[in-house]
Amino acid sequence: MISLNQIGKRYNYDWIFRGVSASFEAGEHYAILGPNGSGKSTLLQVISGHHHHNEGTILYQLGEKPLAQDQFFRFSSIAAPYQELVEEFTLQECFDFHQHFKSFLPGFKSQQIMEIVGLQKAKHKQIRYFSSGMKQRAKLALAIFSNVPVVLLDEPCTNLDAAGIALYQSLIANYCNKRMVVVSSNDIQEYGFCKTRIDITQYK
Ligand SMILES: Nc1ncnc2c1ncn2[C@@H]1O[C@H](COP(=O)(O)OP(=O)(O)OP(=O)(O)O)[C@@H](O)[C@H]1O
Repeated sequence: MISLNQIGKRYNYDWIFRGVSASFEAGEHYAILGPNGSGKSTLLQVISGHHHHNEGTILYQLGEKPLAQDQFFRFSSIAAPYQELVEEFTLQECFDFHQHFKSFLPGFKSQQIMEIVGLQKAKHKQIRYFSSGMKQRAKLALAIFSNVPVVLLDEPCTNLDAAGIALYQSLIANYCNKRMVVVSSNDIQEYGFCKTRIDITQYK
């Protein structure tokens, strides 16, 4: 469970959002919504621990026990446009490297995941030669197939074609049912499955 209490974030003198209070519960799906530049990505990065907030508190809880903020990354995965894959790696090497830090969902091997996301033919291709949509499929695969209770997704259908968007929706339906998912988005195709929606423009 993640609890935000009166969270605020500013860059220099500009407050991006203030007074965000929300609870994110295990197994539930949440969307952070708002127009371009409104602070959706920033809030997701504050939740993930990649950015510090300037006021308020965030509490992470694992079952009944509090979880230290600097340990949250062990229990979450993220796919985001600003996240970079190691371009020199082949897809196989990328998946192998990832598993040094996070294992895949029980029973899943790299080969099977590559097939599910339609990248099996690119197994030995260096990431630098991937198209933008192929990179996005790889990022989604790494985030969604990581064996973690929290999946964070920032604009998850960036660069995906219609088949890629359908794939994303099937990955969510098949593999994220019982996990907490937080999606930062302004596209209904990305967040349609999220019951709880947070409008970031309320916190200006
Ligand atoms: N490192 C930074 N320094 C200063 N301002 C920043 C920085 N990063 C983001 N901002 C500003 O914070 C605001 C929110 O940006 P953010 O990327 O969170 O928006 P967003 O809602 O995700 O937008 P989009 O839909 O375009 O992705 C913007 O005004 C942006 O210019």
